[in-house]
Amino acid sequence: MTNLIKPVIWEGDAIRLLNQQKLPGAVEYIFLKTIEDVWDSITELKVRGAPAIGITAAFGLALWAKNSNLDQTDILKAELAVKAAYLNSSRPTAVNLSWALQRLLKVAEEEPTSAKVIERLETEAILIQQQDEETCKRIGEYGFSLLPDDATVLTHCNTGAIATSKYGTALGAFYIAKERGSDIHVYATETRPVLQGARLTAWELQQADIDVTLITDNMAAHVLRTKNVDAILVGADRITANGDTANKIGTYGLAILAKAHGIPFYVAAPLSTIDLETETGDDIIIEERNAVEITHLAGKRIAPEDIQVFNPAFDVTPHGLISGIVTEKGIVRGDYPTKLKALFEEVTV
Ligand SMILES: CSC[C@@H](O)[C@@H](O)C(=O)COP(=O)(O)O
Repeated sequence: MTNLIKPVIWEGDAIRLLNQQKLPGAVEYIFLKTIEDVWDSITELKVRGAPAIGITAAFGLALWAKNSNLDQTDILKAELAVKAAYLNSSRPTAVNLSWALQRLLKVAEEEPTSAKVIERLETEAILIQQQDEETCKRIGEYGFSLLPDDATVLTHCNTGAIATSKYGTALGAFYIAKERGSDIHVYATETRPVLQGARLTAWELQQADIDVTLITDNMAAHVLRTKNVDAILVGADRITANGDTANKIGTYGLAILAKAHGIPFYVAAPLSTIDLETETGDDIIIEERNAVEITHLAGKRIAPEDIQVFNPAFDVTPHGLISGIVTEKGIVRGDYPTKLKALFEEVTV
């Protein structure tokens, strides 16, 4: 797993960001120097994936504070809350974004001077990124433990190194499988409309020399029926207190298909994706994105002018369809309200 690419690199006076829009054609880093650069990059999916968005936003807030020249502590703290709200408005569904920003605001409150606040924001953002690496490694281990030897799995969207600090969540399990010499085979859905599966997962797994086969989204049922798939493993953008899970549009359909075929359906996500403040999936705000993502492919119009479009970026899988939630503290199965809450109270589950 040592060769995995890092999507977000803190340079002290800028964020070096892997531009995921350019993949797989080019591995290109851009430099974000202002808070507006950070907001735009998140909105335009130059960085995407719940943990990576949170990490980028945390560095974005730290960067803004560093450049702010505000030496009056109360003014700096008040302005930080405004800037955090601005960054938080870049995408609504992944809770890691508000989780990371809230964490920064909280530590800022503990510091007595502007200089200390600025310093603390930077160290906390670095810590969030470092902790996510450890977290993802553990999720990968637990995810791998669920798979039979030489497993055939199906995944959706991209939950890899580039969606996190480094190791990925669902894809982390596949990296561990490869590392342990297990002959894993992955079916990756293309993930319309913006093709995170075709552009990113296919590329990431190919780079890691993992046996990956790309399919279109509407081939999933046929693949599950005919290809001896052992499990479906996906990520999450927000898991509510009852276990309902928002993830990339199409995930809910896959969960229904998994049930119809008697195949386990697992969600892999860090605790930073679990939102105990939100009770059920009905309360999750689902981002709706620009119609162009559906009416156009690679910049070329494929649908008639003036067609009505509905473009939700995520859907909610009800907890009853989820066989297990894989976290850095272990695998949770059933009775999600009690067991998810316990994750935040105990050292292990
Ligand atoms: C470890 S990434 C988990 C999720 O964020 C991922 O599955 C997903 O849905 C990403 O959506 P995206 O719109 O590409 O940010």
